[in-house]
Amino acid sequence: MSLESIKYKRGKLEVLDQLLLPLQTKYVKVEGVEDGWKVINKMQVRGAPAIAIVGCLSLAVELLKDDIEDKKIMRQEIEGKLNYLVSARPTAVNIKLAADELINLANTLNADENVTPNEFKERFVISIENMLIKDIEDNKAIGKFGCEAILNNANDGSVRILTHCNTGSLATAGYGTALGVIRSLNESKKLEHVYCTETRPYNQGARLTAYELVHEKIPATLIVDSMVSALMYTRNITAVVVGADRVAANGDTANKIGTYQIAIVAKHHGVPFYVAAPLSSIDMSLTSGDRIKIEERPDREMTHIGEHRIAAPGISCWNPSFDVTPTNLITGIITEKGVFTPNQLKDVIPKDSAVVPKS
Ligand SMILES: CSC[C@@H](O)[C@@H](O)C(=O)COP(=O)(O)O
Repeated sequence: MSLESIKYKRGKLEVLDQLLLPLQTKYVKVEGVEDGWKVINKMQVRGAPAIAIVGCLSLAVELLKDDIEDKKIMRQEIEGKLNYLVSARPTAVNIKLAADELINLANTLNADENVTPNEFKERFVISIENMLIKDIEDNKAIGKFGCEAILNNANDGSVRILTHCNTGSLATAGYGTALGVIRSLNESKKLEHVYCTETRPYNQGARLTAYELVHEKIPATLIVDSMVSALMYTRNITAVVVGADRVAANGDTANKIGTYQIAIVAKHHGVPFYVAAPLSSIDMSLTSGDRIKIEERPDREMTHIGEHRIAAPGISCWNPSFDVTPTNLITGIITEKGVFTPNQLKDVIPKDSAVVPKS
């Protein structure tokens, strides 16, 4: 059975504390929006799709507890709380797009005189709950399209894939995006091997992706981030597949720090470089990646591993959590609607790309 990072039953939300993995498996209760903001900000839950889903579900939990009888007040509360949740981490766009759609929905339900306060709440909460199902469906489609694209371009029958950060069940509602593609390749028996980077400084690769790969019995090897060039030189890598936190309209892609340098190395070695992401990671309001806000995290994530200091006391640090891979280094963007070149995005992002399923 695949790992479950988000446990939700009407009004009850728990997230797997990813700070403790792989050594401890402990779920944290999320009782409302304040808890939702904290688990996202502290990175107990992380990964662009999971951040959006947990943030919105924390609002659903809170609404189900409230006994607000006035639709106008409910609408106001919803807007304020969603904007607050978006502020927990700035780079991933999924939560922002989900919040915008939910605010639109709240406006519509508020304006419709035939909708009672109870119906307002019920329809609003159901929309949020459906995000869990939609995310898994989208990820399975991403897995299938990515698997086909990689196999179509592979010269031999089996493939060797490099991935970065964690994009699996832990970063989504389930199955994963880039890791979903790897899962799908493995299911098709065409995956010879996957290599995952450690992903310093937060070690999502060593702690989380490695954990998922071992759990799923997928043939895998962990490498340190600085081994990527040597790996490409010696191991005949078929393709790189990574996730995304925000893709600009021209295809520039913000993803975990280190992604950009992997894309450069891939270009040098002629290895196709794919971004696997749902349409809800694509921000058509930004013409290029220059305007993507890059989160900077505390020095402690670099200077310490757990409680143990590894860096010289007194040294100053720079800790951007993401970088932007320019569009010209990207072979294809694997979405739930198919695989597109960056310059096809503007024709692809449809009116039906709802992050939040229609109520
Ligand atoms: C499907 S997850 C895609 C991205 O969110 C992932 O690659 C990533 O960069 C996660 O960063 P994180 O800082 O762990 O939230």
